Order: sequence, then structure tokens, then C-alpha cells
Amino acid sequence: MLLHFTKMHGLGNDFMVVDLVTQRARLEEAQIRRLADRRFGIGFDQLLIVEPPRDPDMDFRYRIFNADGSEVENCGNGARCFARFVRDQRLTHKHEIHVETAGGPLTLRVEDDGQVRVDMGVPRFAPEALPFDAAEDRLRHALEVAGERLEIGVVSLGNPHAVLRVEDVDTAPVARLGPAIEAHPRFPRRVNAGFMQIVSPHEIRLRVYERGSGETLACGTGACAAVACGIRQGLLESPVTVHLPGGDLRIEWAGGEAHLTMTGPAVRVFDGRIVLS
Ligand SMILES: N[C@H](CCC[C@H](N)C(=O)O)C(=O)O
Repeated sequence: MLLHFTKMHGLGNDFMVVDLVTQRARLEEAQIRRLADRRFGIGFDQLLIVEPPRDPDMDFRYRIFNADGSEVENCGNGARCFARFVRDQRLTHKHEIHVETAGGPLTLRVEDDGQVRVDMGVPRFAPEALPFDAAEDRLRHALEVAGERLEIGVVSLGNPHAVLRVEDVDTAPVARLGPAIEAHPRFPRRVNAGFMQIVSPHEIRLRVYERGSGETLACGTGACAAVACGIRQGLLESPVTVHLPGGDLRIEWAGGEAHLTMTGPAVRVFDGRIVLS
């Protein structure tokens, strides 16, 4: 069958976006992995699916699959592209779009300047929210990884994140420690690993080794996770500019039970069609 899709990115974190409101398709895990391949397929970090909502109060259901085919709870850069896509495709004319995800509800707002602002909900630090195997909620947890004892922050934005503070992201051992943290047995559903360099109370540099996709040029939920951990540890103050290899995001969070928001770009690259075997 023929499937129409749109290739998009948020700061170089790239997506295949598929409208399953006006199309019908069933994508199996093996097909997703093949489509994600940058030589044998289309190539993407995540596949984003637009579906009709299950909850009548929501506008859409937003499903996310990593390049390894795993379905996950949230994708921040993807949420901004989702908002641009559903408006460009005239699936909605709203400026404020309510979507349901496996990680909870998101509110997406397309700003007049073309940036998209996402209400990411409340960051959850309790280990069971990730899940993470720990006796109690702490500001920092000790984690034995690859023969080293790391001090990490843990937080859920619907999806799980471990945040490690480093002196310099350019020399951070992302390729070595990223996979070891991602697959650490204390994270039963694996984890995204963020490497955060603090530039000032309102500015960080960040690299993220993403669960199911490897290091990406940007990670929206990873930026939210790093800022939430930094603010909670008293190292950062809202708003925070996050410098990722692919560009900058603005994160705002007043702490506690306040909702955290992320603002950044969403870019449409090309439309395509593919014959699914
Ligand atoms: N790899 C993530 C999903 C995509 C997150 C990232 N692309 C973002 O922008 O938040 C996970 O397995 O939870």
C-alpha cells in the first residue's frame, strides 16, 4: 500500500510524520526499523503518528516510535513538529492543540513567530515514575556504570531521563557512557542519558544519548529533564537556554507542581510517499 509521509526536524532531531487520521496503515516494529535506516530506508530518529483522539476532550492522539521500533511515551522536539504538521495538513485550524500521548496530555501552542511552545506537564522525580530502581527519591543517585561511580539526577517527562553533570560536553564520554546508562539494569524500561554542562544559572550546554535512537542532535524532553534536575538541585534558575548540538531551546519551570514549558522551532523538510510491502 502507498503511504504518504512528511520528513520534519526539531533542531536536527529528525522525524518521519504520518497522518493516520486520513490514511489507514499498520506499521510493524520490523517495518519501522527498516524505515528508520538511513541507507535502506527513509532515515529518522523517531516516527511520529497522528491519530484521532481516544479522549473526546483531546484533538489528536500522538504516538512516538524510536528508530529501534520501540514505542515510547513522549518526544518534545516531535511535539513541536506534530503541531506544525497538523496545522499545515489542515487537520486543525487551532493555535492551541491538545494531544494525548502514552506519557500523558500535552498542550501545543503555535506562536505568531512560528516557534512552538509546548506545555510538557509536571516533571516527576520519584524513581517509580521512570521507572528507576532506588529506595527513595533523592536529588542525586549514585549509579555504578562501566566501573565508574556516577552521580545522576533522574526525572520523568512521561519518558525516563538520567542527567549527568559534566565539565565540558565537547569532551564528555557520551559514546562510552551513553549506551551503558541507557541499558543499565536499574532502568527496567531503559533510559535517555543527558550530559549537562552548566554555563550559568540561565544557560546550559547539553548532549543526549537517546533511548532507542543513540546520540541525536537535539532532544526536547532531554532538555526539559536537564533543566528540571538543575533547577531542583539549585544550580539553575528559570528561564534556561539549552544549547544542543542542533540548536537552542528555551525551557521555563517555576518548580514543584508547576508545569514546565519548552519553546523552539519545527521545520518541514519534504513530503514523500512510500510503498509498504
Ligand atoms: N528517545 C526518547 C523518545 C524521543 C525523545 C526526543 N527525541 C525528544 O525530543 O524528546 C525515549 O525513548 O524516551
